[in-house]
Amino acid sequence: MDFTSGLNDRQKEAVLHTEGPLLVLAGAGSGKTRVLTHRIAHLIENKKVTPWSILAITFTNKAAAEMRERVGNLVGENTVRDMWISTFHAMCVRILRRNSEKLGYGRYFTIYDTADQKAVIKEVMKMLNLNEKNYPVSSVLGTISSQKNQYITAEEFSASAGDDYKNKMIAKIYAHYQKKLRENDAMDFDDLLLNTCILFRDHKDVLEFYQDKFRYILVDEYQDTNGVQYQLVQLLAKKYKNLCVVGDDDQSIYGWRGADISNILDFERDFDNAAVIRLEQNYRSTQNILEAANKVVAHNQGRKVKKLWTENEKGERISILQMDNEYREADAISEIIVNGIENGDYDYKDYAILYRTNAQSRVLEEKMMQHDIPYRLLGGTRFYERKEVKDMLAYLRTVANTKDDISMKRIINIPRRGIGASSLETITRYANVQGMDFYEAAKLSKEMSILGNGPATKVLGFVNLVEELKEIAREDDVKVLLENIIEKTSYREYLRQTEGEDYLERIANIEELVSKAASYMETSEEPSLAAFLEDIALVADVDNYDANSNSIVLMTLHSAKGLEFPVVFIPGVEEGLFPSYMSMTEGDDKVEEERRLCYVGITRAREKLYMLYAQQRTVFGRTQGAVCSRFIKELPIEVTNLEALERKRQQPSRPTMQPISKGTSTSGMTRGTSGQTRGSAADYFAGRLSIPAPATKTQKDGTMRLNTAYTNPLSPFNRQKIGSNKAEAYKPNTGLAGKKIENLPKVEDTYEQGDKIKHKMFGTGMITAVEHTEDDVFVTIDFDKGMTKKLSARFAKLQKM
Ligand SMILES: Nc1ncnc2c1ncn2[C@@H]1O[C@H](COP(=O)(O)OP(=O)(O)OP(=O)(O)O)[C@@H](O)[C@H]1O
Ligand SMILES: [Mg+2]
Repeated sequence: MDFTSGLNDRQKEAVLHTEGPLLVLAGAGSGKTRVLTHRIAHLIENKKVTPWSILAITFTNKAAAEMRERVGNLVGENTVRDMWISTFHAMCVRILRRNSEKLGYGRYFTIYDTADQKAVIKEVMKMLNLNEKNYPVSSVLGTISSQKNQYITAEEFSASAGDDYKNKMIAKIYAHYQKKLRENDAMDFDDLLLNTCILFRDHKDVLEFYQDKFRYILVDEYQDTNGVQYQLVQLLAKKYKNLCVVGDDDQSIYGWRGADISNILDFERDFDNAAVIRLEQNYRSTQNILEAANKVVAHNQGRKVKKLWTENEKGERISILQMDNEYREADAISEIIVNGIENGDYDYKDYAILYRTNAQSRVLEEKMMQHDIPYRLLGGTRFYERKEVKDMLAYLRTVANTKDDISMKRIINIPRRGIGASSLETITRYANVQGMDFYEAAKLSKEMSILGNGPATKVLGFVNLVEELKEIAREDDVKVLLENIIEKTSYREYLRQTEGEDYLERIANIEELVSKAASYMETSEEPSLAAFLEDIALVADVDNYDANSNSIVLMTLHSAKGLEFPVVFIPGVEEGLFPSYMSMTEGDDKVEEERRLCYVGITRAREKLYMLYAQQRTVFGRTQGAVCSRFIKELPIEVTNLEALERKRQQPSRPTMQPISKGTSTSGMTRGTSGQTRGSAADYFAGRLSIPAPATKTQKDGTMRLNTAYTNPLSPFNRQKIGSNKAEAYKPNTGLAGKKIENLPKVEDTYEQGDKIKHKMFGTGMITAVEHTEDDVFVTIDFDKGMTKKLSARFAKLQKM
């Protein structure tokens, strides 16, 4: 079979070059990931390589699932089953599960997430008498993590710290932290990689086994590998050297997490006979979008200059929209989406809003709800980080591994069993002195008179519960176990008593976890409690992304790597936000990383791109003036809407109608999108016009009109319509500008507590509270699906039943 049809010559070359080291270095959307997929198919079908000897590494589980599916389509599902297509972390867990005993860990070691890590650090600092003020927990964790990512142990870190007192102390915390993890039979995320490296270093037979197994290794997004990941690849590929890595140095965006851009730049040095293939044709984006991306990233120094061109249409211009504040910004986005849907141009799932920080999502979410736009939010408080879900997981982990005292201590008093902090400390001390686990000591608390009679009875009550649950775990599956935990602890009742009004939502979350366990039991080949917990531990936020559901998606720019969408919005393109204030104070290479992030963002868009900035934004509760980001100013003016606006400015008497050349489709080759630059957006912003860009909308006939729904009310074009030339104080929930102000939906119905209502997205429910404001009514509703929401009657389009 020919797996190269439909590929260009360079791509074909990359697919066919199967023996020896190969680097595919190419810009965004040039088909790197596609090459990997076809290469795997070619290896199996034409080179008769057994699927068992192929290892493909992706950046997220989501990307792994996608690759699995694509390869499956090419070579059949059965074949793909034996292949390792996974993230670094998932690969390491798989290796460690079989070999952890060689490192002194149990087979069922627990994987700690950030919250667990913090709990351990806090315990260690307490023990060392260190103050959180001087040693903030997250910064200590950050330092430890970055050492681990560079393959530096606690002892090495201590040795390298020299006279630096603070680092010496952090090295000490690091050492105790590792000791504690070991005692708990737990590893954090970085340990998964680090310990696999150590396993390979100290157990040559194990390394050789995997070297022989993985004769063909492929790595996507190689530019974002860190030191330890680099080591792993080097070690595994050392024997056969059939290693294909693909990446783009312009998309290296995880420097802050230890990724090292030089890994990709040094590939030719690491493997002296390495072949290098460059792909230059972009298949994803319009010419305008590609031109914008190329020009922005060209401002970075010391990069490998790449040519990237496309045969795609010129496409629409990039819209730069200036808004008053973040609420208006979110309104503008909503408005554009609603228009696109109403005109039948796009589906909800075609839209993505990509922002710099998770904190930006709240306002966006609020507005999407108001405008009835179905959305999915990735990141933020993740499902598995919610309190109630973590409680349930802590129970499961306790049952799976009674050495894990972080989990055990989390739930020993949830729901309240009257076990006090001093009892816990006494047991801990006894356990330390006797060199036993916390749980073993707890079991003995009465027998050995560790505690008084009363407290000991309470602790034994808990021990009995754990033993009972362990018995169930032996006999039954995870779902049954989970249901038993919820029943036996009366956890629902506990939530009802302690969680106030959103307890229904929390119950819905634990029920969601039960459903997750049920579907796990159905789909997993070898279901077990340990494997279930492992699955969950490895789920990163992007992994809940389901491209099939018809809703828009909100996520950070970082998590959008590798993905593509017809329409992309990037809000908050302001100095201090994007590039971040931190990067601006830390120097040029940090700003360059932000610029690469901007390049990643722009190149996610296939057809349309909107970049927005606000003149005012509230950050950490403080409202500040904001200015347009340098990244917008670096755009070539002719690919943006600014050029047309500039022309409009010169004819202020006819501001509303202006012909604009719609993207002329070019047939045949349009090599090099560089074209002739008439100037950059920076010229535009350089003071010639102090009030920039009211938003515009290109109509079907190619003319452009001001879309008053999301223009800047301060703009001279719009003052009359708004009826005021002063900046109005922002009022929540009246955030629609322009014409929409007059047409705000009315609150016709009077709502009362106890009314039954229906909502388009959330279904039916009952009103539990009503709150009147000047121009709206807010109703709190318990929906029959289990969640509780407070909605604006004006916007939520509630239907009384
Ligand atoms: N030869 C080709 N013909 C048609 N479409 C292609 C070709 N190669 C790639 N594509 C399409 O172009 C888009 C981008 O491809 P892909 O995601 O593999 O690029 P990439 O280089 O991995 O991008 P990124 O750098 O963003 O990860 C995809 O929709 C892919 O299907
Ligand atoms: Mg890719």
